[in-house]
Amino acid sequence: MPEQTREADVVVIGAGAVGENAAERTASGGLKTILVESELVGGECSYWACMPSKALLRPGTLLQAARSVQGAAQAVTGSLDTDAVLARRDSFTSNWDDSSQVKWVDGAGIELIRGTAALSGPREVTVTDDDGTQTRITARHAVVLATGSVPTVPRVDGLDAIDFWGTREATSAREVPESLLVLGGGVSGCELAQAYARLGTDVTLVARGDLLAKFPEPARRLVEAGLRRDGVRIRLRTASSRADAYDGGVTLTLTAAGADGETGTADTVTGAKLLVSSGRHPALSGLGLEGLGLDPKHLGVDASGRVPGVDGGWLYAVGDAAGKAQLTHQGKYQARTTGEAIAARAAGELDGDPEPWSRYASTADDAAVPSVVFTDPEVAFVGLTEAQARERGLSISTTELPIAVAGSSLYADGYQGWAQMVVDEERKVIVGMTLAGPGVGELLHAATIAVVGEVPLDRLWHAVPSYPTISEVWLRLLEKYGL
Ligand SMILES: Cc1cc2nc3c(=O)[nH]c(=O)nc-3n(C[C@H](O)[C@H](O)[C@H](O)COP(=O)(O)OP(=O)(O)OC[C@H]3O[C@@H](n4cnc5c(N)ncnc54)[C@H](O)[C@@H]3O)c2cc1C
Ligand SMILES: NC(=O)c1ccc[n+]([C@@H]2O[C@H](COP(=O)([O-])OP(=O)(O)OC[C@H]3O[C@@H](n4cnc5c(N)ncnc54)[C@H](O)[C@@H]3O)[C@@H](O)[C@H]2O)c1
Repeated sequence: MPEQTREADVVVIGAGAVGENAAERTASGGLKTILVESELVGGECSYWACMPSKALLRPGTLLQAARSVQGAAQAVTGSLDTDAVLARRDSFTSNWDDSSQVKWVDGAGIELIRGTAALSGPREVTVTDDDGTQTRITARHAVVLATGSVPTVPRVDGLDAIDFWGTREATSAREVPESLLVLGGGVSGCELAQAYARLGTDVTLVARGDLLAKFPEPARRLVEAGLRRDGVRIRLRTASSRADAYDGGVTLTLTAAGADGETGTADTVTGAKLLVSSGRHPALSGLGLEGLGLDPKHLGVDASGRVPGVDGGWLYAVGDAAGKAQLTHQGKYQARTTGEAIAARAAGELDGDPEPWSRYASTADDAAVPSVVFTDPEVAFVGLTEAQARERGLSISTTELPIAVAGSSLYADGYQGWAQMVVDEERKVIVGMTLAGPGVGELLHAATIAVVGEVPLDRLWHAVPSYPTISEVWLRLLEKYGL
């Protein structure tokens, strides 16, 4: 097999959004950086996840927003134009062409090598390209794993014989199926169920537990009602025991749990397509981690993204690969802190562990991760849930209320929303916030600032929300809390 050898200061494996950001930080820190990618530069988020899924959802959300305001509702009498929705989605994925991202990589002074990378020794990466040519790269300072995640396929009898969709196929589909079974009631399942329902697909969503199980119940119920309003049939607390090909489509055999938790009777549902959206796990197999004495199932990283147990501390992991939050923005944050930590260590400016909240530590990963579920209504969440806060031994109070302020009633006729604030009673600061309702995703950053900034409630009381915005829910929460 032909082989070349190269040297660099840093090798980043995986050019998703996260790998790109890590490479940009090490390159701008003066380190010669090689970025390796086996598929498209830009990764999952750009081509098969965030961007196409949000592009599929946005037209339906906008149409519903117009329909929920008298005066505008009369002007929108048609339905979504499916071809136009798909064409707009295609423009957001650049038709699955990564040339503009490659240009960005070049402009950032990063060298791109296409191929599949694996660790072949300490500080050594071997890249195999499509022709079988191998490039062995020695990394003087660091190797960063930014390899993302892969779908976790559930154990359902018969599934391996079915040509089912994963989220990649659902976000890149060229046609809208007549009917769709969605297996998994997490974020992807809920978002894609609604996107397809609004494009005219007859959707059945099967969840083994509740929808969006980690969120508080009133928020979940609002999303459930939104999906049902769009015609999605929802089967909660239902196990899928078997999948069979049926008349060009798929049949799932389901068993609902009885009210008393006992197994109920089995029935079947059918669909032209089956979307399996049952979670993802870090893409760490085949990377040669075992050869370094590491367990790819339990990598673990410190606050600077460094993998423990590696002599010389040259191995890092960021983004989905690191096994923390599977969110683009949080992965990019880790990439920034890790990239800066690598550059600082190489320059002798950082020794040992970084200080929490310094630019070399992703401290917010621990208790201040924001996320938005882009269903309609949306769920926006940051920090700790009530249960997580209690598990950490915090003495907390919760304040919750429906979102019913002048701004929300102007936003949509019959606006329905819900908000919850979790307060650490010892420090009198907000440690968690959930907002549910149309348009609340854009309110989340205020909550993130309050949590990260540990803003005392008696000071937060002076942050006056503009009238009449939905943000007045902050005032109502603080008043209900007792301020
Ligand atoms: C349907 C869906 C919707 C989502 N929506 C959102 C959203 O709205 N907001 C949000 O924040 N998050 C969202 N996410 C999560 C988000 O997509 C991920 O958190 C994000 O893509 C992770 O980025 P990453 O760079 O770590 O990994 P990836 O984007 O997966 O990039 C990893 C890259 O590494 C490459 N690679 C892997 N192994 C190798 C190897 N051995 N050699 C060379 N290259 C390799 C891969 O080809 C890939 O390009 C969504 C996920 C899904 C599935
Ligand atoms: N808006 C966003 O930020 C966004 C959107 C989509 C995905 N994502 C991220 O991508 C990741 C993957 O999304 P996802 O929805 O696949 O994962 P998820 O972990 O959010 O949900 C997976 C769901 O599948 C269910 N499940 C697992 N095994 C099952 C089985 N055998 N039968 C039935 N259900 C089963 C789980 O109970 C869970 O409800 C998530 O971590 C999420 O953070 C983010």
